[in-house]
Amino acid sequence: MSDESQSSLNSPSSPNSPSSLDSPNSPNSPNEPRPARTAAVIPAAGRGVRLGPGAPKALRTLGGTPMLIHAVRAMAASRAVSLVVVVAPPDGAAEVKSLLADHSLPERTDFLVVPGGGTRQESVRAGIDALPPDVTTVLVHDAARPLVPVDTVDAVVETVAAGAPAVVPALPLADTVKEVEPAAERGAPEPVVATPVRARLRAVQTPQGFDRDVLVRAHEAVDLNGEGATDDAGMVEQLGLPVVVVPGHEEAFKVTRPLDLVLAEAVLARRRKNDGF
Ligand SMILES: Nc1ccn([C@@H]2O[C@H](COP(=O)(O)OP(=O)(O)OP(=O)(O)O)[C@@H](O)[C@H]2O)c(=O)n1
Ligand SMILES: C[C@](O)(CO)[C@H](O)COP(=O)(O)O
Repeated sequence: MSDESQSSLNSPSSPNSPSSLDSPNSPNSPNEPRPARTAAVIPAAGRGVRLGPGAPKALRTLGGTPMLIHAVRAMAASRAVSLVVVVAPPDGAAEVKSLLADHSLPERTDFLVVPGGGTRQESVRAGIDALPPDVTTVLVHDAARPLVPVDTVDAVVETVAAGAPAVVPALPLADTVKEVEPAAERGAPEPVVATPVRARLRAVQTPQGFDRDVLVRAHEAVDLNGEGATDDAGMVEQLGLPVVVVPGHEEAFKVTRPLDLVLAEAVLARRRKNDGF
């Protein structure tokens, strides 16, 4: 990632300015323990094919505000998060940068925008590559989960701070799950292979929290193996390192299909009513 492809948004005179990204290192010498700094990487470079035709999903609105802005605010709402790295559609970094500039965001938080890649994994990797050296804890949060409550974010951060190398928020499942032999043809009957014990299953959300070095190693290993993973914690599991689950939240659901957008609008309207907007 070239310096030119990174855009920092806050003023260069800010104490936490990502202008420090251009400087070679953190103020600490290599032998000193690094102060913990938590950053959130938000992959937002997806098209949103399952949501149907329209703008890239992260730029579609929810209650009149782009989904991405909701997700950014959700991360910045945590006092622990001092930097948010937004991974924009490959040709949309300028648009995302001006979007962030046009919306009110906490002043104590730094923001960076970098262009993403062709897969979620590549986009997350672009965000990780943009992190300054003093970041020790990384949250990876889907732009497509705009309504995650701050308590969930804080629970993840606290569990990483307590020593867990990788933490995921998750919920028990309402449906029974079947493992099948996937049919080659869409809609064809699929033989059931197994029924996993539902009580042992969890539906995983974001933000997923990581010790920075562990996350970097996981992404490097996946590149080497050439194997895919649908989430970042899965890559840490491939390294043989422990991943723990903390309680997720039903409002942290992923906006994937059109009906999810209806639910998200309803949740937001309820929040605004409760807040007196
Ligand atoms: N090349 C990609 C693909 C996905 N994402 C991001 O990863 C998150 C989770 O992905 P998903 O919900 O699957 O989003 P899309 O890929 O946009 O959806 P679809 O698969 O329906 O196209 C989203 O915030 C999305 O923007 C990304 O940054 N870069
Ligand atoms: C990371 C994730 O949100 C955890 O549930 C999910 O795996 C993303 O999947 P997607 O198909 O990229 O939306």
